[in-house]
Amino acid sequence: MSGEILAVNSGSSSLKFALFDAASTASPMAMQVRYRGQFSGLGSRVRTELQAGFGTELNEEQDAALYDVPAALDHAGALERLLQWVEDNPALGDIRAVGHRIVHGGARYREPLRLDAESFAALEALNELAPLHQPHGLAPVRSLTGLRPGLPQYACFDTAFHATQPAVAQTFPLPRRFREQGVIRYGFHGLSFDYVSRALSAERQHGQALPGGRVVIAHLGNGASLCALRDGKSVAATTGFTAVEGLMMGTRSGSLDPGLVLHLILHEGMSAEAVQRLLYKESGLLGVSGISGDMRELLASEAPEAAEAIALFVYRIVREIGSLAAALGGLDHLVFTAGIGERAAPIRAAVAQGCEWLGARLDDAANAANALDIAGPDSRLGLWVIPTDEERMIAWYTATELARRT
Ligand SMILES: Nc1ncnc2c1ncn2[C@@H]1O[C@H](COP(=O)(O)OP(=O)(O)O)[C@@H](O)[C@H]1O
Ligand SMILES: CC(=O)OP(=O)(O)O
Ligand SMILES: [Mg+2]
Repeated sequence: MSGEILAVNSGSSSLKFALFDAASTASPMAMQVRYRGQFSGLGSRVRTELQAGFGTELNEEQDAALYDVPAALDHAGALERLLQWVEDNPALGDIRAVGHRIVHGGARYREPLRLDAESFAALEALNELAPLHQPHGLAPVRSLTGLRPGLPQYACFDTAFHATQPAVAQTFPLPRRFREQGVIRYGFHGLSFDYVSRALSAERQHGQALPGGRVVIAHLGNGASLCALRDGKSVAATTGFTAVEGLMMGTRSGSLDPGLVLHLILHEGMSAEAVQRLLYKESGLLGVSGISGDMRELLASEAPEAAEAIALFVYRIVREIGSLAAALGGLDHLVFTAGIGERAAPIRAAVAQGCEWLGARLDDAANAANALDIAGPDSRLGLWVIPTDEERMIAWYTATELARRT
């Protein structure tokens, strides 16, 4: 199939995108990437970043034109700009279909899905379950539908990868009717875990890696979560019904005592909206440090509050790795991914130190270099840094669905 797949990864304040050759669908790893970039700071002060053009014939001026954007831009605006720019540059090829990362598929949607009015409305009804993500993921779908009604658009769900979890890992200890209504632990960052798990298995096939199929992947970005995998399939995750559960994140609290939430509402007089803002936007690294939710800034800071926030971030990760190792009955490999996991060597070092009881021994030089294999020769635990590629999974699922229908 000729043409390009545009993969759109809408985050809470960023839109990452990539163009892939629609013909190269043998496996996700075989998909040929043509262009990648990113808009960040959406909704406040937009920054843009060209990651790379791969074999495309654009000059600097053509590249720069994409990022000549107004300072205030939202997700839909960024996508409109992107679409216009692709169409202005024939060297990039024709877009055959657009694949979107949609964070929550709810009880109804797991598999990649061609979007239409009905499914769009059903997904919009889930906005409150992922208030930092779902509306931002859907806004570009709506604007594209208006601009290019004939262009096929697909949704790829963050929740899909976790469908393999056993019931015991998905169930809340609530009355049965809740489960029947779809109140379960869905789990998120699934496109990232899906990619990293495949990349790990490819590496282990041609390396001298330690054996064993019990893996924890630590996706540490603005949002952060852990996934426990057995033989490449998700068996448990730290995120739950929503992506506020689990680890401490950039601005999200992670797991709390539910009694505390009740206390805030019943005794502190906070409105539900104020609690939502507190838990999603004012907590985590930002709330504890009082400085920033951005790990780079905290690592660069000498304030004791920054160190305290980092220590709590690491402590929560180490405790949850212990919990997932228990669920797996042991641990063979620990993989770090996403912004912090891929680039923050001091955080990986602290987490690895907290996992010495599991046999972790870091190779300090490899860790400092963000190398792929960061386990020391005496490590009983495989330790890895694998850059995630959610866009690749979105493109592959989209191309596969498109090929099935044509
Ligand atoms: N070199 C680095 N050192 C430490 N942290 C980094 C580095 N580069 C990026 N990060 C952190 O990664 C996080 C963003 O990760 P990312 O995966 O891009 O998040 P998202 O996709 O959720 O927007 C931020 O906390 C940022 O500070
Ligand atoms: C679901 C989620 O937390 O996503 P992100 O890390 O992109 O914010
Ligand atoms: Mg992300």
